[in-house]
Amino acid sequence: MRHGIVPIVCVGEGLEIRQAEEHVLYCTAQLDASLEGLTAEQVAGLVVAYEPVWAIGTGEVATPDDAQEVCGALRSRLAERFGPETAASVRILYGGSVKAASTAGILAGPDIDGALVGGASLDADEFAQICRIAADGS
Ligand SMILES: O=C(CO)COP(=O)(O)O
Repeated sequence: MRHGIVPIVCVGEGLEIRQAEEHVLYCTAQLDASLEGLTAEQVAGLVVAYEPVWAIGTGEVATPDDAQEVCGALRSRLAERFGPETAASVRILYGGSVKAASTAGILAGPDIDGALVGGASLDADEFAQICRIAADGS
């Protein structure tokens, strides 16, 4: 951070934790631990990504509701710790098997500012479509 690099703080639960319905607490605890020692000013410029481990590279994308549930909880936690203005300025992304077909639904979440795209970015047409959907919904 001292050198102006913007880190992407990735949090996300494994399948067993989701099945035990502990994913929200697990992810907010990961966020807490990651931001230890940072000031609100430093946090304001961060990018946080919710990347459930079970969705990365598996073809299994979180539902829009599941993605929003965790991203909303992450933003609320940021607000508790650093204040609402800081929380509002943090970009929160969802990552995990995002494709053009799932982009609009995921990005509809009020606390989801963007997508962290892995495999789909290797297909230029697919990636261009994701970008268009993110930019103007088309
Ligand atoms: O982890 C990711 C990007 O860092 C997501 O990858 P996929 O989109 O291939 O699941």
